[in-house]
Amino acid sequence: ALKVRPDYPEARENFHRVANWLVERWHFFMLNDYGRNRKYQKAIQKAVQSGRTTVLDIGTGTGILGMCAKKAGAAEVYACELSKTMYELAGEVVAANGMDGDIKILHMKSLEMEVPKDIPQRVSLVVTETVDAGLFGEGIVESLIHAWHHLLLPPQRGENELQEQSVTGQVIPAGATVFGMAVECLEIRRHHRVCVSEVGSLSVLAAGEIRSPVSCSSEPDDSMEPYTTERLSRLPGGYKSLTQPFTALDVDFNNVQELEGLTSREVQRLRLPVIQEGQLDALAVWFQLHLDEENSLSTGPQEDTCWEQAIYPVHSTKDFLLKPEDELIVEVSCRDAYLRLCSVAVVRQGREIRLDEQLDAQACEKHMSSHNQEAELCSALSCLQTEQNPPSEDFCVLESSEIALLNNHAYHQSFSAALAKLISQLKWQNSERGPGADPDSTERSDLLYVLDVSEGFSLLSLLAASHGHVKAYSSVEKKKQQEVLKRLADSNNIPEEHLEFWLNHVEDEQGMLKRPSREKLWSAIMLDCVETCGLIRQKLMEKASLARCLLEDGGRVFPEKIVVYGTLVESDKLLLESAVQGREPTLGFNIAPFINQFTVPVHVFLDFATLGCKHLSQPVELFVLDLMDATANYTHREVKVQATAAGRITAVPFWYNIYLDQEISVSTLSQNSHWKQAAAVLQEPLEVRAEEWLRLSVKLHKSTISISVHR
Ligand SMILES: CCc1ccncc1CNCCCCSC[C@H]1O[C@@H](n2ccc3c(N)ncnc32)[C@H](O)[C@@H]1O
Repeated sequence: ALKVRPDYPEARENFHRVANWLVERWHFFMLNDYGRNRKYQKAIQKAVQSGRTTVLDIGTGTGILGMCAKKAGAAEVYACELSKTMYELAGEVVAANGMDGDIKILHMKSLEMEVPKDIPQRVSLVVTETVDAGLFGEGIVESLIHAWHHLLLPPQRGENELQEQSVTGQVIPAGATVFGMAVECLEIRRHHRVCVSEVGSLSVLAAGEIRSPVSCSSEPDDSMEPYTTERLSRLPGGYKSLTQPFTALDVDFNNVQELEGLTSREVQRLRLPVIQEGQLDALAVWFQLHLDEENSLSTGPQEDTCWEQAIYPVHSTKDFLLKPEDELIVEVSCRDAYLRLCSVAVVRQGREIRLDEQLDAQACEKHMSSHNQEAELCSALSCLQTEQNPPSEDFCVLESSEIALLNNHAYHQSFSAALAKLISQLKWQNSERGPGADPDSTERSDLLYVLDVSEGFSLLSLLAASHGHVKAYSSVEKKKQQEVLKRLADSNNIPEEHLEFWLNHVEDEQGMLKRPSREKLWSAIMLDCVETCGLIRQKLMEKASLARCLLEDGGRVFPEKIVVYGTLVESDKLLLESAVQGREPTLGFNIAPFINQFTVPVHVFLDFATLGCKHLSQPVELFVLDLMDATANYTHREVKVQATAAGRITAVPFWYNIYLDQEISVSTLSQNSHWKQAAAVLQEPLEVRAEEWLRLSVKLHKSTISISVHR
C-alpha cells in the first residue's frame, strides 16, 4: 500500500506498528557503533590476509560483515539470514555497494546449510554476531557446532602435529568471557516482586506468591524465560553493585569439543564476597566478545555502549539484605543452551542460608544477633533448615509490567480516592431519589455497578468493591489471576457476591460492555488508556464512547480526561537508536538508506528520566483527550513553543497526565510509575536558537500520535 500511496495515513500507521518487530531496534545502534564495526573489520581483514579467503557470514542482517570480507579480498563470500525482511534488505544493500555478483546470500538458517547443496565446499572463515544480551540467546553455540561439522574446514590442531591441509577453519568471534555481578536495584525489584503490602485501601498480603515470567528455576517450562534484559546504565534510580564483577563462563568458539561439552558441563558453584550492604535484587550479566587475539567488544554496563545486559531477578519472596562479611553462592549452568545464573544461598558466619527457603532469613539473623548465649544457641538451632520445605509451586505469574503496576502505590491511591468520591456522590444521589425510584426492588437501587475493562491484571475492580454497596465486574480472565483476586476479596472482607468476572460469561467483546441486568446501567466504567510502552491504547476513544452510553445518570468513565505533555530535546542517543546516521559509522558502506526505511516516527519504552538529553524547551501541553465528552475532541492541534536554549531538536518525548476526575490525576512520568515514555523522533534534526518560537503540529489518528516541528 505504501508503495502505491506513500502518504496513505492508515498504511503508514500500520507499517510503523509492524516495522518495530520486522526489524529489531538494535540494528540501528549496532550499525551506528563505528567502534564495533571497525573491530569486526580489522579481525576479518587479518583473517583473510592470513589466507582464509572463503567466508560464510552467519546471520548477515544488512550484509555489513560479508561486505567487509569481500572488501578485504576474500575470493568467495557466502551469507545466510533467516529473517526474510533482512534477507531482502541485505540483497539490496549488497547490490547498492556493487557486490551483488560477489556475495551469495541465502535465505535460510545456517543449520539447514550443507556442502555442496548450498555452498560448493567448506569455508575457511565463519563470521557471525548472532548473540543477544545473554550471549547464547540467538543460538550461536548450536550454529557453530553445526558449522564446524558441516561448513568449516577443520580447525588448527596443536602446533606440533602434522598439518596436512594448508588452510584451517576459523570463527570470528574467537570466543567470549561472560561476567556477572549481584546488584541492588529498585527498578528491577518493582518489576519482578510485589514490594507493597497494600494497594490503595486493600491489603495484598493474602495474594500468595506473585512472580514475573523470568525464572531460572530447575524445570524450565516454555512460559518462563531464563533472563530479561535491561540497560543498567539507563535504569531510573540506578543500581548498586553488591559484589565485584565475577567471571561466570569462558567459551572458545574455535573448539568444537568445548562447545559440545557446554550443555553437559556440570553446574558451577561460585562463592562471591559481598562488597557492600544492600538488598539482593538480581544478577546482572554481560560479556566480552573476543573477535580475535587483539579485538574484543564489551556489552558491560560501565561502558557507555548501547547494549543491554541480561538480568536474572531474585525470586525469594522475602527481601534479603546482604552484608559485607557475607558470601553469595551463585550457580552457573548452560543446560539447554541458555546461560542460567541463580543466586542459591548466602554464607553468613559460616552458616549457609538458602535463598529459596520460605522462613524469613532475617528473623534468624535477628535471633542470632541477640547477646544472650543461651537464647542464641536455641534460636540458632530453630533457624537451621529442618526439612527442605518445597518452594510453594502455586505462585501466580504476572507480566513484569503488571507487577510494576501493583507496586505503583500512587496510581492505586488516586484511583481509590476518585472512586470513593464518585460512590459517595451516587449513594447520596440514589438516597435522594429514595427507594421508590426503582420500582422492582430496593436491593437493586442501593447497589452500584462498576466495571473494570483494563487489559491484563488489574485490582481496580477490588478497589471499587472495597467501598461497600458496590458490585464490581473484573475483566481478569486467567484462572490463577482470578484466584488472586478472590483471595484478596476474602482477606479484605469483600463479599464474594460483590466481585464478578465478566469475561467468564461474555462470549464476545460487544457483550463485555452489556448491562449487568436488564435495565440497570453502570455507575462507573474503568479503562486503562496508556500502554506500558508509552502509547495511547488502540481504540481508546471508541471504547470510551461505547462506555458513556452505558452509564447511569451521574455515572462516570475513569479516567475522564487525558492531557498529553511534550518537550523539545536534543538527544544523540535517541538518534542512534532510531536511524543509521550516514555512511561513516558503517565503514563507508552505503547501508543507511536501506535500513532507515524501517525507522519509526515514535520511539517507545523510553526511560525519559534517564535519557540524558539536552532540554530545549519547557514541557508544553500538546493535546487533550476528553473521555466524557466526545464533542470536545479534535484530531489535530497546533502548539507554539519557545526554545529555551540553542541546540539541535532531534525528538519530542511525550507523556500523560491522566485525570481520574477534575482534581485527581496521575502522571505517567511520575517516579514510581509503571509506564515508560514515548518520543516522536524527527526525520531531520532542527537547529534552533535560544528564544526562537516553533510550531508543533500534533495529530491523533486511531490512537496514534504524530508530532512534527516547524519554524
Ligand atoms: C555485541 C553484540 C550484541 C550484544 C548484545 N546485544 C546485541 C548485540 C548485537 N548483535 C545483535 C544481533 C542479534 C541478532 S542475530 C543477527 C541476525 O542473524 C539472524 N540469525 C540469527 C541466527 C541465525 C542463523 N543460525 N542462521 C541465519 N541467520 C541467523 C537474525 O535473524 C538476525 O537478523
